[in-house]
Amino acid sequence: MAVAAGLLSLIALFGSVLALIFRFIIHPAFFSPLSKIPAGHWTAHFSPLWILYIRWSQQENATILQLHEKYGEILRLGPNELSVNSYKEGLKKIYLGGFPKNDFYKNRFTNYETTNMFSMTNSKEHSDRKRMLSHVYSKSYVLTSPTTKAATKALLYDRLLPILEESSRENKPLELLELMSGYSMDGFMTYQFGLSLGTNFTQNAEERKWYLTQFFKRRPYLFFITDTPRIVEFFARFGIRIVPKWVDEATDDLESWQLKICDKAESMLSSNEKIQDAEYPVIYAQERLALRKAYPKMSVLNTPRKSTQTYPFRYEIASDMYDHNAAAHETSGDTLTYVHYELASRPALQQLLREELMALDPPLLYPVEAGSEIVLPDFKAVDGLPLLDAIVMETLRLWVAVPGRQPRVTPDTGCTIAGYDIPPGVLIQCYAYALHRNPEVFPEPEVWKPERWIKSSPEHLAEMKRWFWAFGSGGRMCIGNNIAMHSMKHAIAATYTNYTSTIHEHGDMSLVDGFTAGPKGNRLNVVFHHV
Ligand code: HEM
Repeated sequence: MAVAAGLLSLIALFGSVLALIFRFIIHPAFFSPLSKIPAGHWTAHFSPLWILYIRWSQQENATILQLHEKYGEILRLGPNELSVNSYKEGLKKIYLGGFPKNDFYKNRFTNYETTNMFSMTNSKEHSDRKRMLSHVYSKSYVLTSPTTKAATKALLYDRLLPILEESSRENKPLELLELMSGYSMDGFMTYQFGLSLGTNFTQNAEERKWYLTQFFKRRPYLFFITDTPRIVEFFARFGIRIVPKWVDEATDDLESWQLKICDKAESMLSSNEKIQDAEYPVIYAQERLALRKAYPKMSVLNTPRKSTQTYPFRYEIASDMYDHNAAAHETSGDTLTYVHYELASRPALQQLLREELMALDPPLLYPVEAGSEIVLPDFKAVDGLPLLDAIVMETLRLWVAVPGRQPRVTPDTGCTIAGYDIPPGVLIQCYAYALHRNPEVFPEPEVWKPERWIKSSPEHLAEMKRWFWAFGSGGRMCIGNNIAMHSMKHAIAATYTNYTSTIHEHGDMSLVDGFTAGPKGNRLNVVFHHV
């Protein structure tokens, strides 16, 4: 009897092992509808380890590009994960088709334990929030807002240009990655919170360094936070920290810093005193008003931090505000750094750009004669300058600030991509890094050629614009692209109207292989010379 029971247990155990092998190896490798799709690595048919390794070792974007070049427009990256490198099969179907985001965003971009517009995965929750904010981010609003006008004048004439002038006078190189990140933070935060509550990182080097150090020192641990949160939690139960305590402390410091600014904006708006245009916290005020209108009972929406919710929606708004200015300084700071890197070695192109800029009415000349008023050219005229636009577009193409994957999930109905039937719930994504390097759309893709945005035929230009993905596309496209373009174009315009630039020295300028990316070497030293 005992022998028979033992035998039965053995058979049951054997059966379970076989079932597990079938479920986790044989089925995904041979019977899953994804099994016919070319795999990035042979183990990808049944294991996610290869793609996790590639991601952890920061080779993902470059590897995906090479594999698409070898295998075509669709790749299997893991048992339940795909990459697509195509406008028609990828950007159009996945992003314009509105496939929802996955937990990648929640794990990485949730602040104050409270979801925000960027990290929301629920489509209805997201579109409600987006509707509240899109008006103040529209191009017409940004370019006609009195706050933008006052802030742009102060940013250029009181902050950035005096620093360039000093560099020119003393022949002193400026480290631009940090300075441009600071300027980009100010460019956005002075719109978000007004001139005095927004940052002044351009001039205040100490606060800038503190913020950027806290922000970027967490980078080596982002992989674990984003891609292996369950493993992090599992080890934490046994007191083993994969992500060191100082990473959480840095996040807490940044959150407290941001919350203080939100609290000040809240006091300003609730005091009911008249606020000058330059001081108006445009984005904060808009979200505050819209949430109060949408939820008149002023209930807490999604924050678990109810006990310190001292005024309505304190953490819901702070979570968005934090996310938006973090999105601004890193992406625009990296892009401006690469613009200077490319221009500084091309004096003839600087000259052409200056000729274009001098035709503005009035040009952004500096210094301004004592006693005379600063008049800015029409923002739309700056926005419409063809060479300036081409320089920014080409920099965003080659040195794309968000080169990494933008993961989505296939819908409940499933879908057909590149001729393959894909079931629901599959992780699927495109990479701007790979899309921007398609030689059929962007000939000589590794060469920085702004003229491609000016001299291409109308049909070719339309095709390039379809494949250009620096700001993403569809319902989750970047909401800040207009303010980012305004701020970047004005920095370049004011600089090259008055100065020429030459490179003093730099570190490795190749792109970090990550979701967001700047230069690996982390420094670009440039000298400016007054024209
Ligand atoms: C050069 C500057 C910028 C670049 C290259 C950039 C790029 C992007 C990209 C590629 C996405 C899509 C990400 C994804 O779906 O995974 C995105 C989304 C987003 N960006 Fe930007 N961004 C820039 C500036 C800004 C600024 C200034 C803001 C400030 C508001 C901002 C706020 C956002 C937000 C909130 C989203 C999420 C939109 C949503 O989910 O509906 N970005 N950005």
